[in-house]
Amino acid sequence: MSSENLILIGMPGAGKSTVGVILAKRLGYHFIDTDLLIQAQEGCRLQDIIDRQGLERFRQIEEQVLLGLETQRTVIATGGSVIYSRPGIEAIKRCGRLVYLQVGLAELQSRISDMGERGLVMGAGQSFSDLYAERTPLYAEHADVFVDCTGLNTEQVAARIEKQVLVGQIDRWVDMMTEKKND
Ligand SMILES: Nc1ncnc2c1ncn2[C@@H]1O[C@H](COP(=O)(O)OP(=O)(O)OP(=O)(O)O)[C@@H](O)[C@H]1O
Ligand SMILES: O=C(O)C1=C[C@@H](O)[C@@H](O)[C@H](O)C1
Ligand SMILES: [Mg+2]
Repeated sequence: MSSENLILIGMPGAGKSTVGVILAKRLGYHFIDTDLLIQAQEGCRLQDIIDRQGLERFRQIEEQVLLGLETQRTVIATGGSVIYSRPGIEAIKRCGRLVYLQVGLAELQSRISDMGERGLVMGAGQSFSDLYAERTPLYAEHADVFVDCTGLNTEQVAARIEKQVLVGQIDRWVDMMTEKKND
């Protein structure tokens, strides 16, 4: 495994925080969760920031935290809303590989029981399935690695990420060597 960071992206409930820490242990990497960085910086829960200061301010704070990331050999669990910030996405792309945890809508809904307390960046009148439809193409646009998590437990998802990242690295190395040979 190289020294670059692995950044987990995907819908709320996809398992970025839960799987992230398991993956970090498997790889011997550090682990950070940008949601926890925001909470530590602001001294309150995400939902409190949204309730008191609004969605727009929450997004600004999240973007600023993404722009300030300086880590190596780290699994980074992001919030599901990072996808809305172009500068934020560019910043995390510079940090490492974006790993998209793909989970179907029904499975996500069954996992999320605390929708009103989770601090979701959701417009008034928007349903969770609207959010799913809006965001799915955005995650896919920016992902380097796509991980189908259907039917897998957290340990199995972590193992699948590790394998796919490794295969991706070998593929990139082979491409590089082939290009060199053809020069
Ligand atoms: N592969 C899995 N199988 C079953 N349950 C899972 C799986 N991954 C995560 N969960 C459960 O789903 C819930 C949400 O997981 P988690 O908080 O890690 O999601 P998240 O992607 O970090 O969401 P958010 O964007 O809101 O931070 C947790 O209760 C977790 O235990
Ligand atoms: O997907 C979302 O809209 C969010 C998910 C959380 O992890 C937090 O990042 C935040 O509360 C927004
Ligand atoms: Mg999380």
